[in-house]
Amino acid sequence: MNMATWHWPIDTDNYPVMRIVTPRNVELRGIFGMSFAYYSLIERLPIILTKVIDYLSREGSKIKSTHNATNEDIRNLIQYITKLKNDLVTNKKYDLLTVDTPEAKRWNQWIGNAQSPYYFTNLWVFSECYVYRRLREGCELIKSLNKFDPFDEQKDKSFTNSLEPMCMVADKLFTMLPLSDKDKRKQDFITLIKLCLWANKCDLSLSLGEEVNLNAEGGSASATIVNPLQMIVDLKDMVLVDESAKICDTICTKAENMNKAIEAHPEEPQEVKSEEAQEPPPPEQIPCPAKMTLPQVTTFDIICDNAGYELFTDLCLAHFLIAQGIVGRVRFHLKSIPWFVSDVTPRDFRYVIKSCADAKFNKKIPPEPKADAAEGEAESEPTIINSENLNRLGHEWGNFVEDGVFVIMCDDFWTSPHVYKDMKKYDPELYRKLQFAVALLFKGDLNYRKLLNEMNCVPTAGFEPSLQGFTPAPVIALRTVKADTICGLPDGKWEELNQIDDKWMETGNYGVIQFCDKADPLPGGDEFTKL
Ligand SMILES: O=P(O)(O)OC[C@@]1(O)O[C@H](CO)[C@@H](O)[C@@H]1O
Repeated sequence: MNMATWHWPIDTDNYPVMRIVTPRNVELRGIFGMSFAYYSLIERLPIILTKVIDYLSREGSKIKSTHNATNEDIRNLIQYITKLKNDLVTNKKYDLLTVDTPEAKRWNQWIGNAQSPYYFTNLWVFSECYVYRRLREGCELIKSLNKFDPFDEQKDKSFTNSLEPMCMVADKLFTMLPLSDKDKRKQDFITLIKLCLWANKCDLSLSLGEEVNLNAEGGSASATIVNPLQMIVDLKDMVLVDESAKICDTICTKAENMNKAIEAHPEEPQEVKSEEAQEPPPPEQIPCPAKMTLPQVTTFDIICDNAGYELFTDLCLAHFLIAQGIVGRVRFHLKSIPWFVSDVTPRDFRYVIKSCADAKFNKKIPPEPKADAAEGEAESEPTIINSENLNRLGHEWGNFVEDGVFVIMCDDFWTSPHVYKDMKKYDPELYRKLQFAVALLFKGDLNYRKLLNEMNCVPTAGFEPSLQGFTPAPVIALRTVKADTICGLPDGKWEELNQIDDKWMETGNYGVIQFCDKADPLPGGDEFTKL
């Protein structure tokens, strides 16, 4: 058996795999044995599935009582996931979904159209998304477990583990909310962008569900708590591309112009209700109907990634944008089903807001003893970290949701296997909705891979050309690097980093803040789109 080791064994006997890295300008697939795609499919995803099986066995009684399920229901789900895992590790052909919903039928079409519908030969992103979709189907097929989230416990725990840094950030945020002059506003905006970037280290899929906190190298937990604001300073050199200043300037100017245009056009058709939508739309489906040419309010969109601390920082940024009057509404695009372990679902969104409101945290940190303290010199005061401000934020965010200032959206496209250049083709309505945003903030590594079309770009390729025409509105990417694709690096940087550590792209220790300010014109909204 030919398994000689790279960083991991490469089994060329039993898998259609080559002992090479992903070639440049080629899509990521499990067939490249020296790529993170192969390693993820052969090692990481099976472990994630095994952990779900363990969770069902270990917490069966609790899950049964929460969901009113029977022993048989739990057994059936375990059986379903066990088969899925076996199919994955033996590189079987994808099964079609068997649930009878329009969304499942669409999946079956995509599976049917796939050139090579096998886990290792198809695009890595397709196979990964397919596994999470199948995991969901396992729950859908068992009536009592239809609402079961296999990752809820891990997500909730990771929130609780991050209480201390959240309290620190909440205290800081309250100094950023009062209206401020342009320079301070820009500095604060940049700080929040960087907080949001580094929060993307807290990803339970990379850590295989193990506890993560901010301090950890490569994602595992460690005992000392780092102040996230200090972390921004300490990790300055780990940001490989930093377009945060341009992002602030462009968004503030564009939003200001949009605000003026909206004020100047009170007669413009407001969000025209579609025929059937006489009732107020449910919060998850705020439409931008076909006839609408101007948004009702200037809107900023966040395409969220992970729940817990990462979502908390997204909410902080959103709150800042509202409080500074930059935009009047923030739309949060979430996943409608459990996804890549820690991605935010509507349940997680509500959980984080409520848990911020209810958190109880209090800690007194004694001052460091000064080595050179003069005799009789008064000791410095202890530092108090508590959850008072975090609680206030939780309450305010709850009100924002109720008042429609924060809007939850859950389009199925986000849990489809498609890359973003294909959004126009597969979900033109979502593309159109995104066009109404002043900018779109894409969080995290999976979004980044989909933005770059799951392509191993030339690392020096520009961000805008790498998007290959996906420009519904200006695109911001905040991503800690956890997969082997990247663009926009200065000449020689990729080679330099590879010399230092040839696994640097799999650790989440480096980050990028990238921006493309190009945007398609809104149909019929010329005046507005020239802004
Ligand atoms: O999107 P996120 O949470 O930043 O990262 C998702 C992730 O953990 O999943 C993929 C592998 O499964 C990698 O691309 C990446 O490491």
